[in-house]
Amino acid sequence: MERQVQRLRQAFRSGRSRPLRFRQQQLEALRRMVQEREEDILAAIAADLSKSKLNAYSHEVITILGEIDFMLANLPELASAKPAKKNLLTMLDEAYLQPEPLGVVLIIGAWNYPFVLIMQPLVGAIAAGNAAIVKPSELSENTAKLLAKLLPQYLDQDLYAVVNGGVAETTELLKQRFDHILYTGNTAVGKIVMEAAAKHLTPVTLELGGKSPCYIDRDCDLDVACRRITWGKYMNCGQTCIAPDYVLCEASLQDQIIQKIKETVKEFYGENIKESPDYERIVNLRHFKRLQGLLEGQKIAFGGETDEVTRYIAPTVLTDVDPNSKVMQEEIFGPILPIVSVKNVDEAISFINDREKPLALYVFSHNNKLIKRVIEETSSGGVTGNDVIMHFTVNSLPFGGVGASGMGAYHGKYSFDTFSHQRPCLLKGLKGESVNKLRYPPNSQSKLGWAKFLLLKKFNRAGLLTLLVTCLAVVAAVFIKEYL
Ligand SMILES: NC(=O)c1ccc[n+]([C@@H]2O[C@H](COP(=O)([O-])OP(=O)(O)OC[C@H]3O[C@@H](n4cnc5c(N)ncnc54)[C@H](O)[C@@H]3O)[C@@H](O)[C@H]2O)c1
Ligand SMILES: CCCCCCCCCCCCCCCC=O
Repeated sequence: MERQVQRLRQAFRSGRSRPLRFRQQQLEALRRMVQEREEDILAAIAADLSKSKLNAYSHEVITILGEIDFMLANLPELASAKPAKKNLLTMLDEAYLQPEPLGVVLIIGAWNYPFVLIMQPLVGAIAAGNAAIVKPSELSENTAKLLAKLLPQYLDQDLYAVVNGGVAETTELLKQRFDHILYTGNTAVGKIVMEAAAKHLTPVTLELGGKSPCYIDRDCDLDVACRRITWGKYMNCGQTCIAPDYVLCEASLQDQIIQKIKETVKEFYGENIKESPDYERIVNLRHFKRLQGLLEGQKIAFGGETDEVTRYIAPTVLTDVDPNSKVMQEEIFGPILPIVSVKNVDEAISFINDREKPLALYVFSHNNKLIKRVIEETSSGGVTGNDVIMHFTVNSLPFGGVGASGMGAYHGKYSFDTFSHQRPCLLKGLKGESVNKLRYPPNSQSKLGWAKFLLLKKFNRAGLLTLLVTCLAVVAAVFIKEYL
């Protein structure tokens, strides 16, 4: 492991990953990989998550092609130096922010969207000019193996590497020194990653999970709300980090919501859900049993059927759920939707604020003011109003958590920034010592007066004009003294 990181570091130090043309070539190669090996990619995702190839494409491949296209279209602008505002002391100098790559970065992915969660950060890391090691989840082993086979065929092998394995391999990997780690997965392991990173003072982006609430207001089109919630909750069999975890609503809405979700489930997956190509399975037996445990003692409004052999759990809704029950204590990450009744929006807001900050928050209402109020009075990684999941798809919005749901963010420009250091640069000439004398010892009351004027003074319009004239006079004086 140590040698592998060393090899990447050497390649990074050679400077090869920095030129824009090189980054573009690597991103183009990545796009070629996705296009040429589409069938293999879809087959691997399908095998890992019992997913149809159509869904594998729309849940994962589309996102990556979009992300690569975005980076290729915007790379010159993203990587360019951005001029910075100057003060009166530096007005003749050049001040700018120069994005620079961080070095060798580590990307650890989770199993539930095994292609996206490795590839999307990798696109950002390459675009920003880094070397990268990716560590796919061992739980999605088909995608993990395929990535280990394909990436070296398309990317520069000295700069980009895949490490496969489980806890032992990841633990070993985390002993190495990286310049950034982006980890996606559960909160407990997030803490392990952060602790390991701290030993090297390595910054981290932690893409974690949590219980994302979904408040449905009385003033709402319930048909539309329930259709959208059904889509986002049961997609990938509920194994989506930003799936609506539970519904909060007034008790009087509960029966209608149950009925409408039930009808939508039938509309989406047919009479025999097990036969539907659009309904996935639970990733492994451990998670299957965990989810079965969450059903115990609950009032099942519909669904609840399970089959251990195929790890099938039906789309399920629970009613009158006690906020203290187990299903409300941990992220569900499966096709189980508890409905918890609250008296009104105030109680919904308190309910959300009494818990850890979630990764996503959803509010459904005709009343925009109510939506804005819920946003204003709560906190979450991201928000979608009157829909679910969709903020993930907007790559001009940063994607990430807050508090217990994570730190840092990525997607689009934010991926580029996550894997870059915005280096502040101030370039001065070697002339102008007459002004610089103001800051050299010995200090004096008059020098301090000038320093206050140049660095602290705020100007109104008239003041600005006076200042402009003064500045011109100073510049002229300096010019005459230094250059003539
Ligand atoms: N915020 C996001 O973008 C996002 C996306 C997907 C999943 N998630 C969250 O991830 C969780 C589900 O993922 P998971 O954790 O089950 O995935 P997982 O089991 O695939 O683990 C994630 C990664 O951590 C590694 N890992 C596991 N144990 C480790 C250890 N002891 N030390 C070091 N590394 C270790 C795994 O090898 C894997 O690469 C949910 O909470 C979900 O909400 C978040
Ligand atoms: C024709 C259908 C287009 C559908 C576009 C919607 C895509 C949603 C992708 C959702 C991916 C969510 C990944 C979340 C990562 C966390 O688990």
